[in-house]
Amino acid sequence: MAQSYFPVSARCSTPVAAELAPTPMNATVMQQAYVERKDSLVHAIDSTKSILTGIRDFNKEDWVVRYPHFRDSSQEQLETTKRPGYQRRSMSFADDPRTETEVVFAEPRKSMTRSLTLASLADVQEELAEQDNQGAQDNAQVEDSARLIPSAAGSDFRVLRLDLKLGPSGSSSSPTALVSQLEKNSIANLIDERITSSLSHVDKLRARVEDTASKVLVTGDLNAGKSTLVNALLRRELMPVDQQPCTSAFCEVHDVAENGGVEEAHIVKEGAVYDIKDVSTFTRARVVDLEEVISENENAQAVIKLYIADPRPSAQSFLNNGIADISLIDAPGLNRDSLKTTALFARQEEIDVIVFVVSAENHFTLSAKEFLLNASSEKAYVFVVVNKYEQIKDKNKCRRLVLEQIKQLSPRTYEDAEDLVHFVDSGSVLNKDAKNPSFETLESALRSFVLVKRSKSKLQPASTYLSHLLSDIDLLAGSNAIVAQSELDSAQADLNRVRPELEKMKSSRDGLETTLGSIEDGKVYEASTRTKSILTAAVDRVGTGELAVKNENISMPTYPGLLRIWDYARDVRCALLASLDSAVEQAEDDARVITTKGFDDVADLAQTHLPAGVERKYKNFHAQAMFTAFRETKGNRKIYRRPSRGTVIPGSMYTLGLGLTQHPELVDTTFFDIFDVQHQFAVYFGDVGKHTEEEDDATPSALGIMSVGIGALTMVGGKAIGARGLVEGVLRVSDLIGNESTRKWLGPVLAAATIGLTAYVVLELPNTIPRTVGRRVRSQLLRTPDGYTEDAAFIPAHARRISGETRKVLRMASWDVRERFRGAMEDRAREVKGAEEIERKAKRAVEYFGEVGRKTGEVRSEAGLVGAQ
Ligand SMILES: Nc1nc2c(ncn2[C@@H]2O[C@H](COP(=O)(O)OP(=O)(O)OP(=O)(O)O)[C@@H](O)[C@H]2O)c(=O)[nH]1
Repeated sequence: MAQSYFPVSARCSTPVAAELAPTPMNATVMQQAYVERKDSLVHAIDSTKSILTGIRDFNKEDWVVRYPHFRDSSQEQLETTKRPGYQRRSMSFADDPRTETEVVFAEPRKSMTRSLTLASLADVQEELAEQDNQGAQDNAQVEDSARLIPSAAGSDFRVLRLDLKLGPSGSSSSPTALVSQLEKNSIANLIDERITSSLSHVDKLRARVEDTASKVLVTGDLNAGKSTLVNALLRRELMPVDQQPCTSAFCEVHDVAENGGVEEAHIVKEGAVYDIKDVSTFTRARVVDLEEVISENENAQAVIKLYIADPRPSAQSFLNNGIADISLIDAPGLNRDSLKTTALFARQEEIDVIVFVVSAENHFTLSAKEFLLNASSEKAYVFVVVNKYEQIKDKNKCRRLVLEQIKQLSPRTYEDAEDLVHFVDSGSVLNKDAKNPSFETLESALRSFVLVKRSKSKLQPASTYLSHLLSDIDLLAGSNAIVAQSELDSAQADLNRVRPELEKMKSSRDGLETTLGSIEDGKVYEASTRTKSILTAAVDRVGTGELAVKNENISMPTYPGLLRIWDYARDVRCALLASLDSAVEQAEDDARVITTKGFDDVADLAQTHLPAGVERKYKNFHAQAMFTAFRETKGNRKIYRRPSRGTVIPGSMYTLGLGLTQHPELVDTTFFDIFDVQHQFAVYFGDVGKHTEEEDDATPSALGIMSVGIGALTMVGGKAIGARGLVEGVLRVSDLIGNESTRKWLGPVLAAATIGLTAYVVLELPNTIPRTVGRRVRSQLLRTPDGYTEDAAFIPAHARRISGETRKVLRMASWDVRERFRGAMEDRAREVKGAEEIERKAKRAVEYFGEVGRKTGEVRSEAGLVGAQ
């Protein structure tokens, strides 16, 4: 037998038992129970609504709610879950179907949520649970039997299920396949929509639960005796009864109390929505004129509301039962015209009970069968009244045949036929003298059915829906709590990793700055000092007529003889200048080594200060690229070229960027390269005047002029002159001096001295020219060019240039490290900020979803929803 909705008192078939039908006492108890149940359900509905609204807001503002998908775990994993009432499933999320987590479900028991635990945690809990006493396990098993949702469906959504089909072509129903293209936010939007529609359904359920009215639709074949049955139930000749079909309207009979105690008929205007307070929606008529009204509306299938007084006590009265506002609806007999309308009417949510009247003489017509089949699928149970039973001779046969037909048309009704199928003679009920026990049984059963069914039809859909909804909320909250916890753990792990890195970087930032600065300054100073030292030594060597540095490509020219002495002086000058260029190159090479060391120091510093994962070295440092201006690429190789060998001296006369040997002013040989007369006099005759290096190149004095004369004797442009010319020259000089007598002796003496000196000087020339040239070159290089400061001279200018290049390289390397450091620090700061934000949100979500789980447990417990079906 199917689950019964009949109280024990109503499950009777004898007149004696019928007296146990709801008495005023148990009617009150029933009403009280109903009201309590209704109130707790309304409270549960309100609480669920608030939870659901909260989730929707949380989804919008705080946390993108994830939608889980569950599938069966592997057999091996299933075997590891031993406890009854627990299911092991694989959980993934719609936006990330590939990541699966093993979880264990615990079905909801009294005041419990449908908990969802990570399998790893559940295993630990399981071990602990095994240590629990046997009594607790027994209780759990008892409660398992009252499981709200069958295990098989326990891990699926019922109300909040998302339809994730991709469209007509994407016909696959595998969530993994379907949702892989969906993003977290679009799924969150779908969840939002689902929650919104669920909220509006909850509102409807609430209104229905709050509605105390209950409608009983009496329908059946034409002329089956429907109106007769309604009259019998009301104990009053209200509905017109005729042997020919007469009811064409839907007559709803209500208790007179609903119309302020006035018996009245309200004919609902066509197309209007009836409102008892709005007279424009209906036309009034007298109840005694009902027959007339019905025949006037014969073809219109009107709806007529009838407010009728039933003076019987509430224990007997159907309308005035003291429990609910029941209305009886006498529908037109089923024929082809009315079938659709009646079926539509029957489907309305407010129709709680269908009483189907069938004539014992005719059984079920085709229309009746069609209607009953449809109605059964909607309402499951139908109350069947087989009328005119007293007319049948072979009552057993009739009963058997009718029940067989009911079995086909409404199996649930057939299963409960004892309570739901009644064979009666409604026609004789109004005859006060005749006893009619079968009708009294019917009446008692119908009262119980309507009142109990009312509780079921009104409250159960709401409580079932609510149970499913709470279960889905548990599922959603449980799975999201797991995700939130995992995000929280990962955010905290990130913070534990990144925060110390950031703190370390903050505290070492100043140190890095200082050290970078001191590396730069130190190496620049070293390069400058080294350059000065190399070039000072080089210039000094050149000053003594030697090559500045040893270089296999540079050598002093050999003396070519007196006739080519001019060329010799020029070649010596070029060799010395080239050796100086070489010394400059040496200083540059040393600066390269110093810079490379500085670069490595900077790189080491980066290694110490930069966190893991940040690229350390500034590109590739090519030391050979220093002091070059041109660069070309051969294949993968970069080739650096000097603009010319040697010197770039900003702010001096050598600013052309050419080597010393390329400067005409330096290379040009002058007379004084060969005969540095002042110097010779200083050496051979003592200090003739105050001789300074600066004067080496100064305008010749009178003595100098004499020297010019002497020099002119020996050479000009490499051409030797004859002895006669020499003597003439001496005489010409002597003409300038003194008187006749003096001339007499001075002439020969001067001539002899000049010849001797000239011979000496000429013989010494191969040795003196390099010294003279070197000294003059040295003097030129040490001199500060006119209009420039001291550091524009050869040595300080090179020191500045070379150390400047070192600074440039190291500054770029330092800048790069600083930038990387700054970038890495910003990244870490951003990472910390992001992780803190995730941590904050995840923490809030863990708390929130935990709270949701707690609240659903409370709602379930308070509304007694466990075990609701
Ligand atoms: N003998 C007998 N006649 C009945 C019984 N019930 C109804 N009748 C008669 O059957 C005829 C039709 O009854 P109604 O109550 O008008 O039937 P209905 O189903 O309302 O008819 P429509 O609304 O026109 O479809 C009337 O003549 C009734 O007197 C019954 O139990 N026994």
